[in-house]
Amino acid sequence: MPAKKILLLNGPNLNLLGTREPGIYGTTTLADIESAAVSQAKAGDADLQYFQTNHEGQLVDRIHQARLDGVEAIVINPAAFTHYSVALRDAITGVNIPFVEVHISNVHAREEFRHKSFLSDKAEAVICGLGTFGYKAAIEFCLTEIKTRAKL
Ligand SMILES: O=C(O)[C@]1(O)C=C(c2cccc(Sc3ccccc3)c2)[C@@H](O)[C@H](O)C1
Repeated sequence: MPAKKILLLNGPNLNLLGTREPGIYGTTTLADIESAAVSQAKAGDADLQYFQTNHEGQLVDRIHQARLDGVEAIVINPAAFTHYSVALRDAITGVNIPFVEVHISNVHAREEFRHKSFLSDKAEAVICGLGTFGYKAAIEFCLTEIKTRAKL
């Protein structure tokens, strides 16, 4: 049975996690999140790859590659791209891979412009305000969804 494949994507500025604005984004670094995600996926018999970029086109290209790689689920924190990127919406809906949208902060309790997402209506689930635990919850959800689909 081929291993289940999950892709973890993080958008712009998330490479700075843990270094600034700990009151909003906590002190956990992106490397910590990625390492924990790999371990969590492995425990669920899945392979998890991760990618972070500050460039919209690179994120679009990585999503295209996910289709070619046979990725079965995507966990994505689009960061600022959430609020304006039609290109990202078109890419992630175009590859037809189920995805979970994660935000560390509760975007609905922040500035008005952060309340709009160009992805949420297409997501299997949206998790926000749980801090970095949101990534763990999203990965657990994906593991369960992949197993459920495999039984159909
Ligand atoms: O809460 C999130 O995870 C979010 O997706 C993440 C965001 C985010 C991600 C990284 C950095 C920053 S702002 C920042 C810049 C430099 C250092 C620390 C924070 C915002 C926001 O753009 C989004 O509106 C919300």
